[in-house]
Amino acid sequence: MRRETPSDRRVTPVTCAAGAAAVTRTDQAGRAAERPRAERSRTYTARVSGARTDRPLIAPSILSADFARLGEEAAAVAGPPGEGADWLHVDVMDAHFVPNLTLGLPVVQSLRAATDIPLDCHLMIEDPDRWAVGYAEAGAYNVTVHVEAAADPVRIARDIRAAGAKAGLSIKPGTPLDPYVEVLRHYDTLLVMSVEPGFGGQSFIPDVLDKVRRARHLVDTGHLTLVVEIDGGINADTIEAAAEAGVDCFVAGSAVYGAEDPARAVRALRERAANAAHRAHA
Ligand SMILES: O=C(CO)[C@H](O)[C@H](O)COP(=O)(O)O
Repeated sequence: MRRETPSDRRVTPVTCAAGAAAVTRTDQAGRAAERPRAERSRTYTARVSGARTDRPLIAPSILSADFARLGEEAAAVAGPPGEGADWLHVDVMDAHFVPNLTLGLPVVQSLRAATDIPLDCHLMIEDPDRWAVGYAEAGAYNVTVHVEAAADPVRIARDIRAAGAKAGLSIKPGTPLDPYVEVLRHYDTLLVMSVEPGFGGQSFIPDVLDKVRRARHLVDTGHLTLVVEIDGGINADTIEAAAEAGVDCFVAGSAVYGAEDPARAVRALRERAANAAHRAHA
């Protein structure tokens, strides 16, 4: 049976505007849980090397989680490395770049203190040139900005990496890939949006798989070194086509947090993706 998830409801969602109280909790929790970022993420990041990840990565999107219980929702998918989710996808929306408002730095800081799972922060915001480094400094493993919003994407990538995180570039469904191939040389991940960014629970747009195939080719032929990630409408019906096209990392919101057992949903999605990738590349 499918749980209704907050992102399904087209209303203004919970924001991070809890103000000073949230920041205070973050600071206390952050100090208590302080450990080097490299140590926290080592078991996860070791898998991402070379032209392909050594297995499909699954990144549940907390857009579909219960925002009142984010720590528990992270724990529900984390599991032991190798079994649980690989990354936790954190949807940062500003009600300007996209017509939705979600969370910001204080929530990322709190999540960083609450879980070891690498945080994959997807900034659906205007002026990422100003904000991206803050997410890296808050402990994100990967910080993704939209090419449609970035004034100087090469500089953003350099700054994110200098702050100790991986740098990701995202493209909306209608944005072509080829004009950004040179820019992508500066990035570690490419996030191909397979829905219009803004809400969970939308239908997968299959046309974007042409861009995935193109990116896969560029990586496999050594022109780029990237994790190819996809976001939007990924579920049991769509993940196989994405895996066959060459996706390494699959973001799934409602398919994970809408399931009765989110951890089992993660395992089932990974198994489908692995089988499809194996068939496609056998
Ligand atoms: O970035 C997003 C929307 O902009 C979400 O990550 C994405 O939509 C995940 O939700 P679902 O898997 O339900 O489509």
